[in-house]
Amino acid sequence: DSEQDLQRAKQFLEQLNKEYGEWNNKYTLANWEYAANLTEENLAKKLNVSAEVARYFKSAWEKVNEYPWKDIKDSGIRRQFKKFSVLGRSALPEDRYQEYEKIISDMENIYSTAKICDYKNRSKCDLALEPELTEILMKSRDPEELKYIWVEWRKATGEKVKSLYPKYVELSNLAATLNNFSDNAAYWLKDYEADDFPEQIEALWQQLKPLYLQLHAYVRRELRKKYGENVVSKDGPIPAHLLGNMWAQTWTNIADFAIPYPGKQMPDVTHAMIKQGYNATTIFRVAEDFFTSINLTAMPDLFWQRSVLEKPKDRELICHASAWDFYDGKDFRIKQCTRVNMEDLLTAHHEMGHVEYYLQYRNQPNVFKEGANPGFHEAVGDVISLSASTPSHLKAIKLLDDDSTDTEANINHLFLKGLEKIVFLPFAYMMDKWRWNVFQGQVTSDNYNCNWWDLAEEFQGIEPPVDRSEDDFDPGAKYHIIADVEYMRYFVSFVVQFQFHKALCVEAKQYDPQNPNSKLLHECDIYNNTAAGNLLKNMLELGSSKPWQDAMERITGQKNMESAGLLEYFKPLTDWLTAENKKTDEYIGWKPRARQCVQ
Ligand SMILES: C=C(C[SeH])C(=O)N1CCC[C@H]1C(=O)O
Ligand SMILES: [Zn+2]
Repeated sequence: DSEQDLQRAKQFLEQLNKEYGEWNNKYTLANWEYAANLTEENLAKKLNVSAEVARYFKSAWEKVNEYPWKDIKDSGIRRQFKKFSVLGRSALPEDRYQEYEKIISDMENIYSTAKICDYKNRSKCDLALEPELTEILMKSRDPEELKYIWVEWRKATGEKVKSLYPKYVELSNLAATLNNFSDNAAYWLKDYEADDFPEQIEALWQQLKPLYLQLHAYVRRELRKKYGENVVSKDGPIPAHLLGNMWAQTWTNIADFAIPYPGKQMPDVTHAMIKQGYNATTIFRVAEDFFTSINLTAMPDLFWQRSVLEKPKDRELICHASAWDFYDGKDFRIKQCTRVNMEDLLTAHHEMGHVEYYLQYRNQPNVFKEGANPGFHEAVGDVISLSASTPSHLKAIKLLDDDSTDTEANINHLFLKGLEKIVFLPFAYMMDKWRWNVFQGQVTSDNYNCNWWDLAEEFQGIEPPVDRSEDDFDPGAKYHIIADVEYMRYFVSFVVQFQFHKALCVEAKQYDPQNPNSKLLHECDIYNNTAAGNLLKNMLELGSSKPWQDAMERITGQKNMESAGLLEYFKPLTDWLTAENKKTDEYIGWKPRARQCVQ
């Protein structure tokens, strides 16, 4: 590149980034107004702004395509142009784009405002997913009530969006082809910058599946003991409604009876949080305190002024937790219908991890204000939670009395973590296995639901509590499916977060893999350690300015996603479960389900 060429390119990008930031700010504000207050008026405003923004993006995109950027040698400059050369949904013709935005907004509205009637009192019909249904699934131990809630939620959501989904798929694929991708699956995969990414995920799953099978067998046994053999079989899939979560994606809410050593330490601090008068704000202040303790950045004042941290009583909104970057380097928010329980304490750390990433890369050019890949963005807060949820840390913040680290306490702690992290892997995988099938055309709308249940059985080893059919649309009962949010990011996050955790723990001298007397990896707590914080910061500040493999290398010293971190963290649990299942001669895995899905 001649010096003059470089200058010209830099000026071109300077202007483009400036405009890109301004339009993104406008678009995000309109999206926030609708998400935080689901009125027809706010939807109309959001659709108008998105049309205006799309017109700008399309004109900018034409200028980028005319610019001779492909032979620029400077890799950072070329990387910016490459990102700007992907137009996204705005590539759709204007009327198609409006239709697309409206379909997704309508599905989000149906999902977020869905109400069902109470099991015991059928005339009380104002139960929403958050908090009512989530809490019933957490607490109820009545299989009939759980079955009712499970079925009614799917009637009120999946069934209602079923007719919209094929058009969403068609327009998603059209937009992808207008961006020169074969389909929307390929469009989503571009963010992982690896031609063999699906193969990388499959290899990771094969390495992690044996541990999942052991945990699945043990939990099925505990459920059978609780509910009897007529409800939970010895060797079949687990009925999905008994696992404490609407989608069976984490099973932490049945730890109270499934925990290996009941009566021993059980690091679920919900009770203590309630007793100590925690509220949404104190929950987020506890999370913020951890980030600042390792030399990361406090939440700006605007965050506390503009975030919505509790469910408002006077309006409908999207309760599903989310973090927002308004692209002006100042305005960052979280919207979360926070309840006082451990799950929401961990979610608060998760969401604040997103804001921390926004804060660390806020000086990047706007086009690089993204995670190194989407999975990295999901991992930041969870890495902090791995330290924050250790018994020793929970004791330090006075939420736990017993922080003993004898074998039984360790197994209980690892078991609870396993119900959150190991259990989640097959769910995350099948979520986008199904959508890849759909976008690639292997699954069409006449067998959406039965393919979904084939995958749920194959990967999660669960089955529906009642027979399903193609009149149902169970994928539509999960937020990310109706909100057009890609999900493989969470599988990636649940693998790389343990690689990051291990690297930060070694940096903090909280863990030494070579020293048999060192703490175990799951006991590590990087609280107050600025060396660990600085190592994390070195990666976060990159944004997406470098390929994620370089970002990975900055923290772990190597470039690959590996299952080793997770397997090392859970090693004591793996050994314990394997021995326990052998002792009880538990059937590992599951035979085909009894419940049918009728075509
Ligand atoms: C908390 C968020 C917002 Se990015 C979320 O959607 N998560 C966090 C973990 C998995 C996934 C889910 O709830 O399905
Ligand atoms: Zn997230």
